[in-house]
Amino acid sequence: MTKLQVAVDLLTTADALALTNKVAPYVDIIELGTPLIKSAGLSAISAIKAAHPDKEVFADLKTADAGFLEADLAFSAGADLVTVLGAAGDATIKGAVEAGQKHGKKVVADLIGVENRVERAREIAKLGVAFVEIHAGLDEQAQPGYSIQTLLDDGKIAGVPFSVAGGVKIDTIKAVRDAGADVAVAGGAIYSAADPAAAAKALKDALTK
Ligand SMILES: O=C([C@H](O)CO)[C@H](O)[C@H](O)COP(=O)(O)O
Repeated sequence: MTKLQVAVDLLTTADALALTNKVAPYVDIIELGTPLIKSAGLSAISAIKAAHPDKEVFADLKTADAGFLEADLAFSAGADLVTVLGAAGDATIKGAVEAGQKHGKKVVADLIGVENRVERAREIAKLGVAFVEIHAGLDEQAQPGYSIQTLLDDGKIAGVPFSVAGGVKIDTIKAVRDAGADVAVAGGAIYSAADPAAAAKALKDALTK
């Protein structure tokens, strides 16, 4: 079954906790977005894990270098999954994977900005990551003509475990599931909703019904 991941792209631990306390019952994975980690630091990871010990906590580090060191820091702070950039060198990805092995935790390779996502996804899948994230970031989503369909097509073709992030919404989440994604990531569709709990519940229901 496709898991639901909430991407918390807020800037303070207090705001993040206020959101996750509302939406946790409906999500499988809680992601601390890159801006949150940069703003609040590793202590935000520890705070979210302490508040939600039953959830998988995902630290969106988007590591570009020093793969072992950065992943080790986030796992030590309480993360269950961390991201490394798919555009990074293989040595960086392997370093993050080694840190995951040390802690018994998982690494996800984020394909944001990668031109040939299918080819790189297949290469990275051999490096020991749990899955790849087929991802169009906020800036790419803002470009005219952006469509999530390109992500779904690449995920289907790649034939490796994958998540999808890039403006997943209530009207697209079933297509994400039907494309075979292991995880659907929703940020703005939840944290910008007037009622985040209701939005998260609707997304979860759409995945399961
Ligand atoms: O990873 C993300 C982005 O790079 C900002 O940190 C987002 O969390 C990801 O794109 C999911 O958010 P939405 O696109 O708003 O669903």
